[in-house]
Amino acid sequence: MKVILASDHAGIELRQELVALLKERGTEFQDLGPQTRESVDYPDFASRVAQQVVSEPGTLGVLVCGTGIGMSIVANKHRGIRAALCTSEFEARMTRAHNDANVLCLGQRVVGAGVARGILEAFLSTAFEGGRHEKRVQKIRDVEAQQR
Ligand SMILES: O=C(CO)[C@H](O)[C@H](O)[C@H](O)COP(=O)(O)O
Repeated sequence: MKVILASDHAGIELRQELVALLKERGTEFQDLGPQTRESVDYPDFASRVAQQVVSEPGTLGVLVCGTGIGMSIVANKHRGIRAALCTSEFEARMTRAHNDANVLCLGQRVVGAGVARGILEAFLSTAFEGGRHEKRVQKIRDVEAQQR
């Protein structure tokens, strides 16, 4: 499993915390920045992660901004991305198990580091259940296919 991460300026500290967790668990990752606290625009970083996740099937994305909302809005504009904004481990488990989410969005101004670590751990350690959920995820793809 490989994880692609990025944040905006409002998510740097939490992103660094999540990078530490990935190192501890020996998970391969690529950190797309930013490296400085200069104000940046979340759509740029959300799109970089989304494009990479789409181009490398099986990879998972992690995006952090102040609320996680802007990142999730942008990521979900990309075909093939199912981005989930999570504030709890339960949501993270469910969105992997039922939605086959491939991008996790978090808000540094919303969740603390300990909660965020638990959310990421749940996201990475839960597999898509398939079964009845497969046809529902296929319907998401069908909706995407109807868009220009
Ligand atoms: O979701 C967001 C925007 O919809 C994020 O929280 C951004 O990080 C936030 O807007 C950044 O705000 P700032 O006042 O420019 O730090």
